[in-house]
Amino acid sequence: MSAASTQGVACARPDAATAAAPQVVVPAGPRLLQKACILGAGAFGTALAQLLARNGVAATVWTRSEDTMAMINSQHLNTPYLAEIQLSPNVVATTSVAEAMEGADLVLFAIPTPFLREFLVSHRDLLPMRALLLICSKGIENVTLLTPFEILEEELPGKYHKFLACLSGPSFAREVALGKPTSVTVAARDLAVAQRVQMAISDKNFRVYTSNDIMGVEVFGAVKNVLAIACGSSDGLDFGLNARAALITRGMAEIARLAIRKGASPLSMGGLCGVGDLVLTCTGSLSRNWTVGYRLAQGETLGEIKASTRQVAEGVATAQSVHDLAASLGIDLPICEEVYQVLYKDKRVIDALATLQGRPLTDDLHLELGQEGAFGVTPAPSTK
Ligand SMILES: NC(=O)C1=CN([C@@H]2O[C@H](COP(=O)(O)OP(=O)(O)OC[C@H]3O[C@@H](n4cnc5c(N)ncnc54)[C@H](O)[C@@H]3O)[C@@H](O)[C@H]2O)C=CC1
Ligand SMILES: O=C(CO)COP(=O)(O)O
Repeated sequence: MSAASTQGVACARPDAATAAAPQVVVPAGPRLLQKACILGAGAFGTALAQLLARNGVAATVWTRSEDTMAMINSQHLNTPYLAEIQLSPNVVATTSVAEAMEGADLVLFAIPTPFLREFLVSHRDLLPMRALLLICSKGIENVTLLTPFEILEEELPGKYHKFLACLSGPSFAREVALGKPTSVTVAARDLAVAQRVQMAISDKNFRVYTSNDIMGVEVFGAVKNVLAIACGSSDGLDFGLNARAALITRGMAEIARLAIRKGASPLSMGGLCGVGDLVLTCTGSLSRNWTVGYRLAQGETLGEIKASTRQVAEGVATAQSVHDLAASLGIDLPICEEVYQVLYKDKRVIDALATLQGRPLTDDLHLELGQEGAFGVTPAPSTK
C-alpha cells in the first residue's frame, strides 16, 4: 500500500473494514528487573511480590515475623494476609533487611505509613544505590502531616531522591495476587523515572499509567481511605445506594479541596489514583477501611475492631491527620470531620450521618477555591 493510500485509510471511520490495524504495544513486563526487594509482608507487599515473581523476577520480601518467613519459604503461602493464594516459588521471605535489599534493582515500600519513618531511620544505610524506590503506602503521617513521599524525602539522603516514585490506584491486594486485571498510577518528579517503573512492573494484567503529580496521587490515595470508612458506615446502617453515591461524590469534592490546597493538580481527580481508587475503596467489601466503617455502624467499637485483625486500615490514623490538616489550612471537610468525630470523639455513626444530612444547602460544585471555580477552572461569564 502506498504512503498516500495509507493516509487515506487512517482518515476512514475506525470501524471501517479497511481501517489500519491499531498499534499493539505489549507491556515490557518486569523482564528489566533481576531482583526486587519488597519491604513489608502484609497483603499488598505479598501481592506485589507475587506479581513480580510471576514474571520471573526474584522477589525477596522482608518481614518482621519468623512465622511469616517460614510459611512463605516452606509452604509458599501467607495465610493471614492472602488466604488460600499459592505464591510463586520466586517469592522468598527473609527477616534480614540487608539480605532483602542486597542487589535489588527495585525496592518497594509496603509498610503502613505510621511505621515508615521508624523503618527508614533504622535501615536507610542498607538501601542499594541506583535502585528504583517505589512507595506503595497510602496515608498521611500523624503530627507531621506528611505523605509517604515527603517522609522518604525527609529521611533519605539526597542521592536517593531522584530514584523515588509512588504507586497508587484501585488495587485490592487479593486481586493483584490473583492476577486479575488491575490498573494503577505511578508518579515521580521526573516522568522518566515513573516510566522506568512503568516498564519494569507492568504486565498484561497489571497496567501502570504515569504521572508527575505526586501530591495528587498521595493525597487522593490517603483521603479516600477516610471516605471509605464513611461509606462503610452508611452501608452498615443500610442507608442505601443513593447515600453512598452522594458520599463518594461529595467526598471527592473534599479531597479536591485539600489536594489542590496542597499543590496537587485537579486533573488527578479524574485518574486511577483519584476517582478510580475512591470508587473501589468506597464500594468494595474487600476494603479494610470500608469494613471498619461497616462494623462501627453495626455497633462494634474501634478497639474491638482493631483487636480482631492484624491488618491495618490506614484511614483510621489518616482521619486524625486530615482533621489536623483541615484545621491548620482552614478548609471545611465535613465528611472527613464526621469520620474523625466517630473514631476519636465517640460520636455515634447515626448522629454523624444525621449531621451531614442537616448541613446548610449549598451548590454542588462549590469547592471553595477562592476566585477560581470548581476544579480550578474559572467559570465562563454568565450570558443572562
Ligand atoms: N492491601 C491492599 O489492598 C492495599 C494496601 N495498600 C497500602 O499498602 C500499605 C501496606 O498495607 P498492607 O500490605 O495491606 O498491610 P497489611 O495490613 O496487610 O499488613 C500490615 C503490615 O504492616 C507490618 N507492620 C506492622 N507493624 C509494623 C511496624 N511497626 N514496622 C514495620 N512493619 C509493620 C506488618 O508486619 C504487615 O506486613 C498500606 O499503606 C496500605 O494502605 C495500597 C494498596 C492496596
Ligand atoms: O488501597 C486499597 C485499594 O486500592 C486498599 O484499600 P483498603 O486498605 O481499604 O483495603
